[in-house]
Amino acid sequence: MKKRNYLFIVNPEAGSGHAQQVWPQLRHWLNEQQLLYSVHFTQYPHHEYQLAQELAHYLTSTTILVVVGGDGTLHETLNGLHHAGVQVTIGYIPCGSGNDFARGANIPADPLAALQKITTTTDPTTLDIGVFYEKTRNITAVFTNNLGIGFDARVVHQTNRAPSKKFLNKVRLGISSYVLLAINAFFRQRAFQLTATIDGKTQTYERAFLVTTTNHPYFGGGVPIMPLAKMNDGKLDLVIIEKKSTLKFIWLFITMLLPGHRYLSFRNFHHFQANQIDLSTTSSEFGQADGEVLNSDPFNISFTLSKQQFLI
Ligand SMILES: Nc1ncnc2c1ncn2[C@@H]1O[C@H](COP(=O)(O)OP(=O)(O)OP(=O)(O)O)[C@@H](O)[C@H]1O
Repeated sequence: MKKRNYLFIVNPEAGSGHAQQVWPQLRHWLNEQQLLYSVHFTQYPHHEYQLAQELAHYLTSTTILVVVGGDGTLHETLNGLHHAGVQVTIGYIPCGSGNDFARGANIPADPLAALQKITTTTDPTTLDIGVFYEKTRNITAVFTNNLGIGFDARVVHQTNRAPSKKFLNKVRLGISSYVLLAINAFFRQRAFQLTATIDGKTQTYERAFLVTTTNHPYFGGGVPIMPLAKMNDGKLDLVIIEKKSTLKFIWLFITMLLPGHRYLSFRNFHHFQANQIDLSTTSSEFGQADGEVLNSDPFNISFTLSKQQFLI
């Protein structure tokens, strides 16, 4: 194996400072192993997008770009590379609060174990990543986890805006603030009309509430929205949950948190696997991609798949 050159992008704020805390441990191990590396710390939100674009000029065949942060840091980095038009093998060390990508890709939750795996694995694994084109705003971007429209996206908007999030995370009460915000979002979100064209077949849902195009089973920090989704099957999974009554929706959501995946057979739960998905809404809805906020206009969005190599 040729000597690798590891380029690290570290978001010190990820996981409410977790990435900053673990970096010295990772650095110690890199030095001990005498590995060749350089490190770039993000300094402000979305800086990793810009860093990835700048670093794109310095990538060689022996470079591994290692992202240390949460799902948002990985999302922004991959989009920076995508928009720069470059391909590089990625390593990912989960240090966020949700870490759904790591869960979906079976990456160790322990940052040092994840680093050891990256540096000792010889052959990269090719995984699917989602690509979306939002026609109203003329945006093309990639996502590793999911793109949500409706309820889950409203929760993300409210969570990211909440001034208390960081403090509550620090005192380990983040989960309670999350639950309160989710309840608040639930009562504010209205059912909306969604038109979905799935591999050429069009259908309209009058009472869509949560619409997620996903690449792997998890969203929202470990909730198995689609346990059948696989990151290497060359397909995207689309989940549409309709809200026909408040009680039915709440019951479905509760069964999502319980073993057995009973919700998969509920009548207000729709699941599709496809290569090409088009979605449109007539109303302005909240959107999120990998936990990063999208504007809340009516959606007119197309999805396809791309591939990315990871050391996992
Ligand atoms: N130095 C920084 N200061 C503040 N925010 C930053 C900084 N660097 C990056 N960010 C932003 O922090 C946001 C959150 O990062 P990320 O999603 O990785 O962590 P998280 O929210 O703790 O984890 P997860 O998404 O897994 O729950 C991203 O939008 C990212 O652009």
